[in-house]
Amino acid sequence: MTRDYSQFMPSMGTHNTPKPARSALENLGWQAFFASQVDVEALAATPPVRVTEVHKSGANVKGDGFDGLIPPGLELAVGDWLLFDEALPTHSLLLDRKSLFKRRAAGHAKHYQLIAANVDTVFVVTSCNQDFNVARLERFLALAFESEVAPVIVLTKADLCDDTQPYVDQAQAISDRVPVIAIDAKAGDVAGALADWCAPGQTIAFLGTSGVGKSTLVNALFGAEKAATSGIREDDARGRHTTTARQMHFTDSGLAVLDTPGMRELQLADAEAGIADLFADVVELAAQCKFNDCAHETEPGCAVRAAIEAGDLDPARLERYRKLAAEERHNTETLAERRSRQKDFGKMIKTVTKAHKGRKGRR
Ligand SMILES: Nc1nc2c(ncn2[C@@H]2O[C@H](COP(=O)(O)OP(=O)(O)OP(=O)(O)O)[C@@H](O)[C@H]2O)c(=O)[nH]1
Ligand SMILES: [Zn+2]
Repeated sequence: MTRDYSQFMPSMGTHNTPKPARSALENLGWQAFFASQVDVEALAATPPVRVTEVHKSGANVKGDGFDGLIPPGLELAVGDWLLFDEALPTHSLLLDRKSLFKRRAAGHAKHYQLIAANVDTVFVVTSCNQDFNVARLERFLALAFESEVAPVIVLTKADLCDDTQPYVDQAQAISDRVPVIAIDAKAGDVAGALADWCAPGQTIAFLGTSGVGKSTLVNALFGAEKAATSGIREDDARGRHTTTARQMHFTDSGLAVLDTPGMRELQLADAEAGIADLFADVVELAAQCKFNDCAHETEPGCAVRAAIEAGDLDPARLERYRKLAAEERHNTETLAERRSRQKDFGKMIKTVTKAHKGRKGRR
């Protein structure tokens, strides 16, 4: 019998093998998705850096033992990964994004304001009280799906509610792709409850209306790192706390937490795909309707109405889907209309100018 001595040698034993230390890059959120875009030579010549802050005078980036600034010129979002060109920082190469929260810049045809990139999970937060609203949750979830970020619903203030189950049930019924968690954000084990999505190297963000407990959750995740979190918010002159810049903060364990004011101003436009993802069941049914343009009202061969009659689809869900899709169309079209109005105005100016020049020429 050959005796295996390895168990007596901690460094060789299979049980006691210490996990390889996480690299500085991994602690900044570097993942296989980004690594697969870079070859070894590029990695050595232009080290990867992550955009941790975006402001008017440029972007702060962090890499392995590196903290730098990129002057304005590149269109960057907090969370972006770049291959940093030390000689010409604005020539740094942007790596493909895993996900992107963006919103249309007002009045611009195809110009987007980039809010946050490469977020892995977004916690859609609401509380177990009058703030709870399925339609509002669906709005945030559609935005998450559109941005290709995995959403998780967090129901806070569980401690102020006699029975959280009805809230959990309603939230759970929205989509089987979205986990639901009820918690006391103030005194509960927040890190434990959110652990599945908060492993080192992950990037998270929060969505939700004011007062539902987003900062409370963030503070709980930072735990003992109180000093670090106090930098997240600053009191303005009136004593209200306000979020300062578009920033990303890291816990000691290597969890990246996004704190960007833009997350509050996300609007539901250009989110058709996100809505279709969220309401995949309704979309699938609609595809089975006899008529392509079925309004699911009185048409014969309507699979949607049939599902409602069979008790397989909640008519309230169909109604919310319609409203959300209409809101999205409205927002998207309104901007498109504004665009064509601007074009018409531009054309008018050109015509007037031409006519004017023509007149001058004739003189
Ligand atoms: N009892 C209880 N109070 C909570 C809970 N979550 C948040 N609160 C309280 O609710 C209030 C608002 O919480 P915040 O964390 O500031 O909410 P927010 O979503 O960050 O709000 P904005 O900064 O306005 O977006 C604070 O007084 C919190 O202490 C909870 O689970 N239980
Ligand atoms: Zn139909």
